[in-house]
Formats: sequence, structure tokens, C-alpha cells
Amino acid sequence: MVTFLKKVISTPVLADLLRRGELVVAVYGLGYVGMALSAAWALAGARVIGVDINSGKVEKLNSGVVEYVEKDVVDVLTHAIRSGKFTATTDGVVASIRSHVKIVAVPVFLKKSATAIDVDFSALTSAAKSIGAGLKKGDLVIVESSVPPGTTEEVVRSVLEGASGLVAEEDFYLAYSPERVMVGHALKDIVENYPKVVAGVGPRSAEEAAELYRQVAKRGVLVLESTREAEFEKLLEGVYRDVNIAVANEMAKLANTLGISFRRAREAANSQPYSHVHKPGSGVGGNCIPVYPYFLMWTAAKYGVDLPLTRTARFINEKQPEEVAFAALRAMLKHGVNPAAAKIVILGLAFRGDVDDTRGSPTYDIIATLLKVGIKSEQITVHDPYVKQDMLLARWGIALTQDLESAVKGADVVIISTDHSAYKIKASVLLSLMNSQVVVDARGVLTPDADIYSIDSGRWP
Ligand SMILES: NC(=O)c1ccc[n+]([C@@H]2O[C@H](COP(=O)([O-])OP(=O)(O)OC[C@H]3O[C@@H](n4cnc5c(N)ncnc54)[C@H](O)[C@@H]3O)[C@@H](O)[C@H]2O)c1
Ligand SMILES: CC(=O)N[C@@H]1[C@@H](OP(=O)(O)OP(=O)(O)OC[C@H]2O[C@@H](n3ccc(=O)[nH]c3=O)[C@H](O)[C@@H]2O)O[C@H](CO)[C@@H](O)[C@@H]1O
Repeated sequence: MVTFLKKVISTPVLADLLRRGELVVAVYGLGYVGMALSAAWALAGARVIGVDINSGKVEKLNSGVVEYVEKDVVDVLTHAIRSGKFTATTDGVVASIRSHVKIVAVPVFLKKSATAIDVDFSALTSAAKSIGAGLKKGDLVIVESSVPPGTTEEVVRSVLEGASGLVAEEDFYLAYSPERVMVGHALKDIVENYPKVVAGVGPRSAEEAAELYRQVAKRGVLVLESTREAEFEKLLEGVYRDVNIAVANEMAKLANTLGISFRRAREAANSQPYSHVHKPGSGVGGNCIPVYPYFLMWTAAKYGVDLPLTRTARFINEKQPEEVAFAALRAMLKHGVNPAAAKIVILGLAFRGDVDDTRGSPTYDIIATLLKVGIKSEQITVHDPYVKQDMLLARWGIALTQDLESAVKGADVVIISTDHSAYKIKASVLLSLMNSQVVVDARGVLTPDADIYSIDSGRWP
């Protein structure tokens, strides 16, 4: 500790422990984010304790089975498990006792009803209670989950201080650092692609977290003024994306009506640096983009602030799957295909291309709309190269396959809902397998070398 001119300038301690290979990091929540974070800290030389309430996941990891969509995460964690640098547990208290740094990557859920939205902090508070029970002086807690502004200060801090009897910023450090990864290249995003945004509940917390992340993130660290500011930054990224996707969906509708190629107009518009027009699609899935605007609307409502653009963009994007379903029905009628007897194939269950994550997938909403207008489950087959089984499709009695050719063979209608690389093929290849020739490409992913409907080509039913 260095004191100079009455201003305490404390040298960050934890980064030194990392440099000496003595740092122990506990990661709470071994999901898409937590697994990539665990790999990033193992790569940086920390010993990592993964904590999850899912005992099956913990047992698999401890037996050396690492299931993750990114090969580099699998390789790093497999090696770390073999060398004893990574272990998993369901005991969050012991993990807190045994670690210097506790990183929280558990989900915060949205509770939406027809009349209200609320936020479910139960997983976050549960993790914070476990951490608090094992918290020691000099420890650092970093919240990385996406949360409404104010959560670290107003929810997490009080739980940690209550469970430990310690005081944040004085006895232990508390910071917020949003996870900004894109699953598919999450580890690269953490280590190489983006600067790490960090903020503390005070200057010492901020510096301990910032200095630590300077050892991990090659693109450096952006230190913001408060945890609230950093929480807001993350949601700002998300609402920017949601609004821009809504612009794309709405403008593509007009372009198609005018017979204009939205794709060419978009590429031309984006040829100048101030335009970043996004892509139209079958809808906005995942547990990020569809959720973050609601975190902001929930917060705004508490302060009497209205967010009409945020709300409208959400409405547009939530309606998009239904628009795709009705477009397919219109296309069937134009081609003399009887919807009540048609064999319908939907390509893509994952919420976006080349991942296996189906949370919030627009495909579910497309199916729900088709079922609502009387299409029978047995008429529908879903294909996805990454998703091997799905409870909701099973409950609906809808077949799920990974064999593209057998899925499309004899089909009357093919709807493309996800931009998997496997679908970057010529439309004529699909048509040659089909019975009737109705293809509705809601992702603009096919090479349109034949007469199909594509959301950004100017030909939409
Ligand atoms: N998935 C993404 O692309 C992404 C990107 C950036 C940020 N985020 C944010 O990161 C957070 C985690 O997202 P995710 O996609 O990894 O979620 P996920 O659902 O894939 O994983 C969450 C994990 O946390 C575990 N868990 C739940 N409660 C727990 C508790 N009390 N203690 C320990 N473990 C617990 C669950 O069993 C699960 O394994 C969310 O806030 C999300 O918004 C996600
Ligand atoms: C750290 C974090 O939270 N990261 C998030 C993660 O978000 P994500 O994993 O949810 O992926 P997205 O790409 O945002 O897709 C969401 C849905 O929107 C559809 N979509 C997308 C673009 C478009 O032009 N038109 C569309 O229709 C797409 O098909 C899918 O269904 O990475 C993004 C990028 O880094 C981040 O911005 C975003 O914060």
C-alpha cells in the first residue's frame, strides 16, 4: 500500500497473484458465457473453480467431458481439467472460500405477462449469497451477467455485505464488467476482439478489476465511472441492435412491396461509414437482444420515463415470425398448394446461424402461427444441423432431423428460419428434391439461382 499526499494509491494485488500463477478464480454459472470465461481465465494462468447448480453438468466436467460449441474452449478446458487447473462444483460457498476472484455469469430472467414486465434476480441473489458466505477480506467479486442499471449496487452489494459482514470497497472489491461475447467465437471475443468494459463500486474495486482484466483482454480495458454506467452500456449495445434489426425488417417489407432488392440497397447504404443497416430475418432470438430492451423499459418505468422507440422496435421484431408464417401461407396459395395437406419443412431451429442455442428462436413462433391457423403437427418437419433433440418440438409432435436431404425430399414448402452455413447453397438444389416448388427464405441465405421468395431480394409473397 502506497500513501502519497494523503491520497491512498493501492497497488492492485490480485493481478500480481495472477502473474505469479497463484490466483484462484471461481466462475458462477457454467453456461455459454461461463464456460468461455473459465477457458479465458485458465488460459491466463489462473486456477479455475467452475460453479453450477446443474450437478449433471458439474459431474460431466469433472469426468473430463467438455461440451461446448467452440473447439478452442473445449481444448483449453479439457487440458485444464487434466492438469488440475479446472475443477467444477455445485458448492458455491466452498468455491468462494477457496478463491480470490468470484465471477458471476448466471442469468437474470425476464417475467413477462400481458400487462406487466418484471425481472427475476433469483439466480443472481442465490449466487451472491453463496459467494458472500465464503467471502474474505481482499477478495474481488465481478458481476458479468447482463442486468438492469443499478443491479450491482442495489441487489448484489447488499446480499454480499449481508452474507459476509464485510463492507464493499473497504474489505472486499466489487465490480461490474459486462460480457460482450458472441457465442461461436466467445473466447476470442474475451481475449482478443473487444476491450473489456469495467467499473467498480469505488476506485479500489475498479482498479483491482481493471488491472486483472488487463492481463486477460489484449484489446485493453475501458474503465467507466460507475457500475450503473457499465450496466447501461451493455444494454445500450443490445437496444441499438434490436432497433436496427427492426429498421431492417420494416424497410425490407417496403422494398419487397416495391420489388426492390433490399440486399443491394443495404450494401450500397452501408458503403458509407455512417450507415450500419442490419439484416431482415425471421425474427430476433436468443436470451440477449430480445431481453435487454425490456430491462431498460423496466428501469425506465420505475423513473417515469417512456421509451416508445424501444417498445415499438421490440413489437416489430416480435411480430416478424408471424409475418414469415403468413408469407409462407400466401406463397402456398399462389402456387396452388393446399396448406391443409402440404408437407412443410422448416430449416433451422437455433436462434441464429452455426450455434446450437434455441432459446427464443423465431422458429418456435413460426410453428405456433402455422398451428394456430390449422396446420397439423404431422405436416411439419424441422431440420437443424446442430440441434439433436428439442422438448418443445417433441411436445408438439413435430419431427426434428439432422439429415437435410431426407427432410427436403418430397416437401411442398421449405421455410428458412436460421442462417446456418449449411443453408448457404443454391436454391435449385433444394427445389430439385421437392414435390411442389415453394421456398420462403426468411434469412436471405440461399443463392437465389431459381424462382424462390427471399426476404431481401425484392420477391416476397
Ligand atoms: N449467451 C450469450 O451469447 C451471452 C452473451 C453475453 C452475455 N450474456 C449474459 O450472460 C449471462 C449468462 O448467459 P448464458 O447464455 O451463459 O446463460 P446459460 O443459460 O447458458 O447458463 C447459465 C448457467 O448458470 C447456471 N446457474 C443458474 N443459477 C445458478 C446459480 N445460482 N449458481 C450457479 N450457477 C447457476 C445454470 O445452470 C446454467 O448452466 C446472462 O446474463 C446473459 O444475458 C449471454
Ligand atoms: C455480449 C452479448 O450479449 N452479445 C450479444 C450477441 O447477441 P446474440 O448472440 O443474441 O446474436 P445476435 O447476432 O445479436 O442475434 C440476435 C438475433 O437477431 C437476429 N439478427 C441479428 C442481426 C441482424 O442483422 N438481423 C437479425 O435478424 C439473429 O438471427 C438472432 O436471432 O452478439 C451480438 C453481436 O456481437 C451482440 O450485439 C449481442 O449483445
